[in-house]
Amino acid sequence: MAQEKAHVNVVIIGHVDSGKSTTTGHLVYKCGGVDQRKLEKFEKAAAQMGKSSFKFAWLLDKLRAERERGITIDISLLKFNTQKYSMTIIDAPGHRDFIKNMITGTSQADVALLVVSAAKGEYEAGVSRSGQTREHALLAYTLGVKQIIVCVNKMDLTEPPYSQKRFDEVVRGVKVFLKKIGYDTKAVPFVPISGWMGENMIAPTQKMPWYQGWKVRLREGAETGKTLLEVLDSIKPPVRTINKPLRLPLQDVYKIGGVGTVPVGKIETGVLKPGMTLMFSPAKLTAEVKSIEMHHQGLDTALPGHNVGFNIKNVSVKNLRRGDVAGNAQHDPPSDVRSFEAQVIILNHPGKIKSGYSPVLDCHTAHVTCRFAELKEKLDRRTGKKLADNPQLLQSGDAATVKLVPIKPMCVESFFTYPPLGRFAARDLKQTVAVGVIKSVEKEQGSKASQKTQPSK
Ligand SMILES: Nc1nc2c(ncn2[C@@H]2O[C@H](COP(=O)(O)OP(=O)(O)OP(=O)(O)O)[C@@H](O)[C@H]2O)c(=O)[nH]1
Repeated sequence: MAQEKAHVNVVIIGHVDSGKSTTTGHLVYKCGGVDQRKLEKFEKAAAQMGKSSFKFAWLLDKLRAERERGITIDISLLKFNTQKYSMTIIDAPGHRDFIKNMITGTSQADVALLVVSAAKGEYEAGVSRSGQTREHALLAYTLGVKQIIVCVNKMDLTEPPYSQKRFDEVVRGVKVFLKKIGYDTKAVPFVPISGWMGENMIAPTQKMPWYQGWKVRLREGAETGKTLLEVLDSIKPPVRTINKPLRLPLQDVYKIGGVGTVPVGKIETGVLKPGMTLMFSPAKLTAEVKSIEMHHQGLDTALPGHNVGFNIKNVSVKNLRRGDVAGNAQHDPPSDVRSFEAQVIILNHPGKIKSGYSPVLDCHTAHVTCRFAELKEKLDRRTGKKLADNPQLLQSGDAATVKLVPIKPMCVESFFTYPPLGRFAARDLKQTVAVGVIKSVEKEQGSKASQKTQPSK
């Protein structure tokens, strides 16, 4: 049997209308796991609705809707294969969803695919102050997605079509801001494509002969001359966190007749097996795993990235909830935290933030109000260098180190030890006011232990 391909999650980012759906629709269509019958059905329906000209974007919207309707967690519809990898697309329909998706739920992205339109006026709008290109790239970087590929799309709409001059101009502009954000632009591939015409996506382009020698001319920029598919195939394989202790944030907890309590969630690190004793935090409960299921099939071993349901003994569904974290009771079990220190970037806040400010944090599957207990340092947003101690105020655009205190028990980890449990979005006024990564945690257990050493009255 052929060896199973390594699995990679790709997040698609870019300004509105840059061609994200068209480009990814094309990849799924040509290299996807979607079966032929389903594709034919969609094509027929699209033609009947007079939307065949929007085929790829339309296809992706339909697939997304199908996925959202699904009751089991099944994202297989948004998959495609390169020679080496099986890729799942994490597609971000709206700006707000993007930030949330990046932080919670389905979102451990290994690679970001930034789609930039080269069409006249569109590139300029996308990278302007109000455009989303910079902010998406900054968020991807802040949240730990260090591999990025830039697609310069709509090359058929440049003047003249497929213009190298325009491509070079876009590449130079994008490089400047990717560098400022922190990306190593020498390692960032830039690929000219037309997602709509299918140019340079799967097969080498005839329309842009200059692209073959492009690397030599610009002296910088990796992996050029390759099609988008080849570039995706040549990414560095993601490091899987299989050797770390288990962390499984719960999405939901069900009570199933004849079976019992079934928590459901995605394994972020480590391995889950039947017979293991789990510790749940902050519930502070232990329980043995009886069986594990994924896509309605029993599993002997569940690995990072797997979305599983598992049956546990002797725990009532009332005692567990979304946001709790399961770990191995014998191997660095999870525990709730008394406080934690994080580096935050304030994105949108109309006024000034002082200590005491208490937004809701979305961290893995948990939503808990946390107090900015102490503003410790103001930082340079790009370099991370300290600018001042104990700032009085923070406002949009500022970066800072902050001590946060959850108002009810919560389990988080430092980004360094368990990345998916160490980043968050802070929400207030119905928008994302800040994003952050956790530098260190003060565990509840630790502080209890130290309390014991104090003299009691
Ligand atoms: N000519 C041309 N048009 C394109 C190309 N790629 C996308 N388009 C068109 O640009 C428009 C926007 O494309 P979408 O794929 O929906 O863009 P998107 O980035 O997914 O848009 P949002 O989901 O709204 O952010 C559609 O009308 C597409 O047909 C391209 O390579 N060439």
